[in-house]
Amino acid sequence: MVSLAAEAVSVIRSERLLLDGVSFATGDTGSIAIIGPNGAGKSTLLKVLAGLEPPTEGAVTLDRKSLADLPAAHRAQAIGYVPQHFNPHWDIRVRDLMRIALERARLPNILSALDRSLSEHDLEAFRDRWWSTLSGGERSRVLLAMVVATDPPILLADEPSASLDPRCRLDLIARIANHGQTGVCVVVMHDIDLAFRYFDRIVMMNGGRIVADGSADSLFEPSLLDDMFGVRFARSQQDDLRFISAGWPIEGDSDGNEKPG
Ligand SMILES: Nc1ncnc2c1ncn2[C@@H]1O[C@H](COP(=O)(O)OP(=O)(O)OP(=O)(O)O)[C@@H](O)[C@H]1O
Repeated sequence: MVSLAAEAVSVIRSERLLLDGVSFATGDTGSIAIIGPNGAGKSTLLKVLAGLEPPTEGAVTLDRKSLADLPAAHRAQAIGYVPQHFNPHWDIRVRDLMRIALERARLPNILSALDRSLSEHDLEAFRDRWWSTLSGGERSRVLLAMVVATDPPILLADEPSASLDPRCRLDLIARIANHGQTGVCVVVMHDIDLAFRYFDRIVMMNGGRIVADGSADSLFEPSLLDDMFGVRFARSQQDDLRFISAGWPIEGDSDGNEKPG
């Protein structure tokens, strides 16, 4: 079991403060959704946790060892990262893309791991397809299959369901959240409904900071979430299932007082 932590991390790029003293730690297991408005710093935090963006201040540790000092293969085995966008510079077949990812993590039995992952994700038909010929949703599914093929204890995913139809979105998010039973998953997402339905823990970000971090149950109530997005969410709960959907924008006057809808 491994755990990942950011300790007082700040990121400055082009004189802009993207992350402002963020501290965050996973446990050994658990599903974590990072939510927040556009530009809040969610993707930046995920890239910092993946070791792809060096922090300007603070540190990222994997099992209390500095991530920056770990060999690349060790990092690739421990942390799987599903990017928001992936554009290879030249066209490549799905099987070759997955093979490269598996080789990078230096896993044995690459071909059987590749076939097992394609089969588990119902993607056998895409094995020999060229990346350029896949739809947006198919690319998202292949990217996830590629990353989990290495069986990383920590799975980081940046808006993995953005281009998926409703059925594929449910399948993919449930599959990722399920990773939190045996390992850790940290997912940046705008699907607030799925975040509260499938994830144990919600991290809310705004303005480069974590403004709330707690169980999905504890953050389901209105004040913080509605104020952060400027949206009145409609909520209901059936047994242990939480349903939430964006209702209508909160219209305020120039002093920020809400007008009755
Ligand atoms: N290299 C950079 N230089 C300057 N500003 C940057 C750089 N990278 C990101 N930003 C800015 O930092 C802020 C945070 O970006 P980030 O992608 O982390 O936000 P996000 O919460 O993931 O947003 P979204 O929900 O829109 O994807 C944004 O305002 C973005 O424009």
